[in-house]
Amino acid sequence: MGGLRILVLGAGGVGGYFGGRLAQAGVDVTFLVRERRLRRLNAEGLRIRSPFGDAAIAVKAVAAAEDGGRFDAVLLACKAYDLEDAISTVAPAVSDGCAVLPLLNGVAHIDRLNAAFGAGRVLGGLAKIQATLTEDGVVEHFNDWRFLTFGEQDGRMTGRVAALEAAFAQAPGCVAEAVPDVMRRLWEKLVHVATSAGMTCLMRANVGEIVRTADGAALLRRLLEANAEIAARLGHAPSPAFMETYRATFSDPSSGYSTSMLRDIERGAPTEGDHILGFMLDSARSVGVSEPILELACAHVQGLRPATRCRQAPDARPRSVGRGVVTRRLTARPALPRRPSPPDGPQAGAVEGAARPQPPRRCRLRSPRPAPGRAGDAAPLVQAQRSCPALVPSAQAPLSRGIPIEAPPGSSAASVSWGWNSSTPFSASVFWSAA
Ligand SMILES: NC(=O)C1=CN([C@@H]2O[C@H](COP(=O)(O)OP(=O)(O)OC[C@H]3O[C@@H](n4cnc5c(N)ncnc54)[C@H](OP(=O)(O)O)[C@@H]3O)[C@@H](O)[C@H]2O)C=CC1
Ligand SMILES: CC(C)(CO)C(=O)C(=O)O
Repeated sequence: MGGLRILVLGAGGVGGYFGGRLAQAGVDVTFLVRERRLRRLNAEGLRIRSPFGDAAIAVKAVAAAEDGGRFDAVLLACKAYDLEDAISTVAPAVSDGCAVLPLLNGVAHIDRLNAAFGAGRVLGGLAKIQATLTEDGVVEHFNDWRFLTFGEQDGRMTGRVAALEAAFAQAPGCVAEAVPDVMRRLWEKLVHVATSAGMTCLMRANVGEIVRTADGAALLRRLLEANAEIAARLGHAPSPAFMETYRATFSDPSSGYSTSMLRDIERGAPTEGDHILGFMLDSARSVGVSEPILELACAHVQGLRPATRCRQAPDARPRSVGRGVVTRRLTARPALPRRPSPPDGPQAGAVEGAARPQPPRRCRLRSPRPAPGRAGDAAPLVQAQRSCPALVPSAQAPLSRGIPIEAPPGSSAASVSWGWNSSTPFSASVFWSAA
């Protein structure tokens, strides 16, 4: 499999980052994307902002698999609710000898892909990274996680997984490993994500913020242990090393770790709630585990749907999809404003919350007009995402003053969140709701 030709479906957070890094290293990569992304990739190239180096890469991109020729591997980097569409979109490229490597969170999609392409073609894979596609088309990488793990479902160390590992070894800002136990790793990742996504979405806060509440660390720990127990009863017990790592991760008061599911909720996008939390809850019930935090997290994320049914998916009914894969694309209702800003906040139109001892994890935004948001408010959401390079934290210049951010005409601020790491500036995502 030397000189691999790789097709990457989706140039969002995960596909854009890992596919882009491969292309940057000179590997023959083609992105299979929808029209809007195609226009942007053709016009501007693929742009990555990352602690491991920013990049603007001229990439090959197509809107139909037929336009790309033959491939040795197809990387699937879509959300679970797009899986059915993704399967039909890549199908023409999945010829004999072509491996399909899904990088989705969760495990339910593996059975669906086996049914679509034959188990012999489908690898297991997972990405550990925090990355997102910004409104201006940049793949923004937030922290030092840059890990890919993949392997054959039956554990054999084949030539094709070795070839993929060798391709990624050339890519900057990636650590990729072929493993003989990828199905256990997928379950470990599910335990990890069902815990972090469940709690961050319930609390609308990152891990450090949760841990700093009176009972937050205990609640995180309880959900982690319950998810691990569910996996174990289904024959996929996480390793002791995994549990030790994540007990520490979920008790770190200084952690800025957030999840893509929370980012999706905050920007009013569809979530993978069914695929991660719904699947975990159904699994819990099938093995007699009862965990109220999991039930609440699942109900909470499902509860975000009703407004969408009117707007986008008239036939969608809120329900858990069992062990299946989510096939409906639901759009969550517009993000609600966060907790009210404190009365002694900074001037209107400025980011606040920065006066905390650093590193600040969350800021709040005051606008000239207060947000009108209330439960059920179906006003369309206008998103604005900005990079705030001025907000580099340092011991000499703690973030004690807000920076002005102008509200788009006719809108008011709903919320703002940002990412931080030791070597890159803050990136603030500002969410506006129409006034
Ligand atoms: N983001 C992260 O940090 C992490 C995410 N994950 C997992 O990785 C998976 C992908 O997540 P993420 O990268 O964040 O998602 P994104 O939404 O950022 O990217 C997915 C991309 O797939 C594209 N897409 C979907 N269906 C098709 C299709 N049929 N044809 C062409 N393009 C398509 C979407 O295009 P369009 O924009 O046109 O809809 C979108 O740009 C998820 O399962 C997630 O849970 C795992 C680890 C970390
Ligand atoms: C939990 C995390 C950040 C780990 O990569 C992730 O997969 C996600 O946010 O979707």
